[in-house]
This record gives sequence, structure tokens and C-alpha cells, in this order.
Amino acid sequence: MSTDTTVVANRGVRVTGLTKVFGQGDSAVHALKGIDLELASGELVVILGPSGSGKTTLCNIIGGIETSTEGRVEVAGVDISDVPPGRLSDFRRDHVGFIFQFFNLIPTLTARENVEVIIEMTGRGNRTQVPEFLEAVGLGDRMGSFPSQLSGGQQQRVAVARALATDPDILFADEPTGALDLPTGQQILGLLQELHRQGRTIIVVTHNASVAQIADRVITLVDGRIASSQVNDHPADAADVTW
Ligand SMILES: Nc1ncnc2c1ncn2[C@@H]1O[C@H](COP(=O)(O)OP(=O)(O)OP(=O)(O)O)[C@@H](O)[C@H]1O
Repeated sequence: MSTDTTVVANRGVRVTGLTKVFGQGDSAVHALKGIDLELASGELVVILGPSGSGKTTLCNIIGGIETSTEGRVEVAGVDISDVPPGRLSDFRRDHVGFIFQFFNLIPTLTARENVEVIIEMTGRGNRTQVPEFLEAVGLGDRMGSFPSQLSGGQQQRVAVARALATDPDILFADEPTGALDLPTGQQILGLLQELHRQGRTIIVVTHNASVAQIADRVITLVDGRIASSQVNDHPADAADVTW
């Protein structure tokens, strides 16, 4: 008899017939025009596409920041299609983490406090583990520093630690290397790969086609539609990606 009671989390995403229209009448913007997308649990996906193609809108809907106009969205086994906007915060708290281009740290809080505050706000995670998270991103010796005392790469690493503190199923990274130089950007991509190896589903949005080399799959959006979805049989190591 098997004694293995390991439960493998469902960290997948299933999107069907997704549309998003901003505004109405003559000023309506059709940002997403019927997206069907399935991400396997633990997949690292890079979404490319020109400015205005709908990348952020798609991620915001999957991440529970925005609601769709039509279509179904299931994330980590939760169907959020009909959840009213006011109730999506519960879903976000329990399932998703975000990393932004400009870090979005609170300037008056130290690195450690920036991570602790998310644990306090969400009630998820364990404050005593915050030093571990900061050590994991290489900032064990800078926990007491304020964002203004840290480099861009160090601030982004705090943001990664903050995103991890609530143990999200899905991690969104919107232009995570956009404000960083090449070596620092490579380090951040390396961290994302490490989190991917730990089994998280990761969605990276970027204009930088080189970043796509680390992906399991590259999805290209054009004008609110999926123009291509390409599996990458041999994802590159972050250290080998240049731009
Ligand atoms: N809140 C909003 N109100 C009206 N239109 C919006 C809103 N948010 C996005 N849009 C429009 O929806 C379309 C898709 O925008 P989105 O930000 O998703 O594109 P993107 O691919 O992420 O672009 P970028 O690469 O420039 O960030 C654009 O035409 C944009 O102007």
C-alpha cells in the first residue's frame, strides 16, 4: 500500500473565450478579443507583444486585478469568472504574487518591513520566515536598509522576496528586468527560474524578446489575440541570456 500522501497543488490556468472591452460606444477599446489559453501547473510562460496588444490586461484578469467582459477564467483550481471585483482580493491573497518593473516598495519601510507588511496585510505567511526569504534572494545582510539605500537590482530582489512571502501558486512578473542593467536583470531572471524549479507557475510579461529564452513557452499577443504559442524545448539558463 502506498503511504505517499503528497498533494500536488494545482497551479494551472485555464482561460476560455476571454474578452475585455474598456469603455463603451465610440470610445470602446477591445483590449482582448477572444483568448483561449491553458497553462500547465508549474509552467514558466513569457508573454510578448507590441505595446497595447493586451498583455497587461490579460495578466490583470488572470491575477484577479481586473474582471473580464466575457469568458471563463480558472486559476489554481478556482473559477474566478463570476467573482465580483470586491471579492477578488481573497483570491489574490490566497493564490497570486506580483513583481513590477519599478519594484513598488514602500519607501519608508526597510527591506525586512516591506516583506513583513504583506504578511500582516494578507494574514498569509509567517513573519519569522522573512529573514529566510531575504537571504534566499541574497539580501541577508541588507534587511535593515531602506529602498533608497538599495540598488535597483536589490530593490527588485526585495520585491521577489515580498512576492514569495505569501507562498503564491502563480507569480506574475511585469517587465521584471525593465529597469535593470544586464547582469542585474540576469540575476532576477535566475531567481524566477529558481522559483519555477520549486514548482510555481510563472507568467512574465515583457517587450524584451531575449527574456523569452528562459521560458517553457512563449505566447505572443497581437491586437488582443494570441498570434502564436511556441514551446521552447531547451529553455536557456538566465546567466546565458543577453540583450
Ligand atoms: N483602464 C483602461 N481604460 C481604457 N483602455 C485601457 C485601459 N487599460 C488598457 N486599455 C487599453 O487596452 C489595450 C491593451 O492595453 P494593455 O495595457 O493590456 O497592453 P500591453 O500589451 O500591456 O501594452 P504595454 O506593452 O504598452 O504595457 C490598449 O489599447 C490600452 O490603451
